[in-house]
Amino acid sequence: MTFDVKTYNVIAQEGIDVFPKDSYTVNQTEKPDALLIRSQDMHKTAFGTNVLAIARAGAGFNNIPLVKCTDQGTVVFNTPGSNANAVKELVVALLILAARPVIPAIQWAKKMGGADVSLQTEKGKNHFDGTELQGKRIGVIGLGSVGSKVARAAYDLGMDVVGYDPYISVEHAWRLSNDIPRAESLDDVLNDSDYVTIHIPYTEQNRNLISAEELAKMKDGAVLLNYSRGGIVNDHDVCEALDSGKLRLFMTDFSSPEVLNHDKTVVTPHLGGTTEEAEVNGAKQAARTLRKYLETGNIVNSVNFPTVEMPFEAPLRLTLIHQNIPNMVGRITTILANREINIDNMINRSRDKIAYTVIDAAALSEEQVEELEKELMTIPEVIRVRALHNHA
Ligand SMILES: NC(=O)c1ccc[n+]([C@@H]2O[C@H](COP(=O)([O-])OP(=O)(O)OC[C@H]3O[C@@H](n4cnc5c(N)ncnc54)[C@H](O)[C@@H]3O)[C@@H](O)[C@H]2O)c1
Ligand SMILES: O=C(O)[C@H](O)COP(=O)(O)O
Repeated sequence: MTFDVKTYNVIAQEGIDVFPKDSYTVNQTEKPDALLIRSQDMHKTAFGTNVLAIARAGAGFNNIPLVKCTDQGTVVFNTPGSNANAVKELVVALLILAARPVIPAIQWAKKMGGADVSLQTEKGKNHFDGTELQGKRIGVIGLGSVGSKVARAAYDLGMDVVGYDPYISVEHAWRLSNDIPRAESLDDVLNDSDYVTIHIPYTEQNRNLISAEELAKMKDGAVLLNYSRGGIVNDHDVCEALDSGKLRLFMTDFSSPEVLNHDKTVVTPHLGGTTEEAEVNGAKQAARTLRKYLETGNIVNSVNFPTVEMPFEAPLRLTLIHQNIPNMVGRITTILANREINIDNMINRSRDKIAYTVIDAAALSEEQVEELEKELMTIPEVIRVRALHNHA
C-alpha cells in the first residue's frame, strides 16, 4: 500500500524524511491521503474526503475546520510541546526587552563616531536606565506546554510568578513545579501583576478574553504579552489602554493594523515557533503521527478523535469511523459474524459525537475484504471504513 502526503507551509526536510520513499510520495498528487501543515488556513483551502488525516506541525489548530473534518472522518493531529521551548525563549527575550531599553540603546551606540566613542557612550548611557525582572510579579494565563515553561523560566529569573489555568490537564498539572502558585480566578492574575503573558488556545470561549473590562482590572503601567493567537486579546481595547497609560507596553506575535501603528507596541511576525529545532521537532512528530495512523490506524495526539492504541498483530485490521450511538458495535460485529469472520482483538472508543472501532482478524482475500468494506459502509451511521494489512 502506498500513501500520498501533501504539505503546506515550510515543513522541515527531517519531517519529510520520516516517510519511506518506497511506500510514500510527497506532493505528487492533488488527491492526497494526508496533509502535513503548519498555519495554512484550512478553512479557506479546499480538501475532500480523500484526506484521511491532517497533521498540524505545531500547537494551535484553530486554522483547521474541526467540525468538517470530524463529520467527513478526517482525523486531525497536532504536535503538543514541539515548539514550547522556542516560545518560552522568545518570551524571556521580550520580558528583558520590556524591562530594559536594550534595542534603543544599541541603536544609539551605533551612531557614535570618532576616537572617543567609549567616552561618549559612558556619558550617554544613563538615558537607557532599565528595571530588573527579579522581584516583579508575572501572571501566566494557561499552564500547558508553553505556559508551564514560561512560568518556570520566570521563576528562575527571580520573578514572583502566579499561574492561572482552570482547565489544566492532569499531565500538565503533574509537570508543573510546586514553586508556581495557581490563582483561583483570572482577576487574581490581572490585579497585581507587573507582567501578564497569555498561553492559551484560540477558541470561541477565549475570543476577546482580554478586553476593556479585564484591562481595567490590571495594575497601572503593566506590560501585556500575547504569544497565543490574535483575537484572544482585543487589540482595539489594548490600544486604548496604552493611550490612557493603563498599559505601559503590549508585546504580541500577531499583527493588526491598529497594533502595528501604535508606538507602545512590540510586534513580532508570528515568530514563537520559528526556530530550527522547533521546526524539526514539529515536522518529525507530525510525520510520525501520520504514519502511525495511516499504517496501523492507531490514533495519538488527535484533537478531534479519541486516542486508540492497539498493537497490530493480526494479518488484517479493519478501522471504522462512525457516529457515537448505541448498538454500532453490535451491528458491525453481526456483519462479521454472518461472514464467519473471527475477531482476534477489538477496541471501541468515542469522543463527543464520533466513535472509532478497530477490529483485528485473520487474513481474507482481496475480494472478501472489498465486499466486507462495502457491506460495512451500508450501515448509515458509518462514515469511513479502512482495511489495513499487516506487513510486519
Ligand atoms: N506564537 C507562536 O508561534 C505559538 C507557538 C506555540 C503555541 N502558540 C499558541 O499558544 C497556545 C498554547 O500552546 P501550548 O502548546 O501551551 O498548548 P497546550 O494545549 O499545551 O496548553 C494550553 C493551556 O491553556 C489552558 N487554557 C485554555 N483556556 C484557558 C483559559 N481561558 N484560561 C486559562 N487557561 C486556559 C488549557 O487548559 C491548557 O492547559 C496554542 O494553542 C497556540 O495558539 C503560539
Ligand atoms: O501554534 C503554533 O504552533 C504556532 O503558532 C506556530 O505556528 P507556525 O508553525 O505557523 O509557525
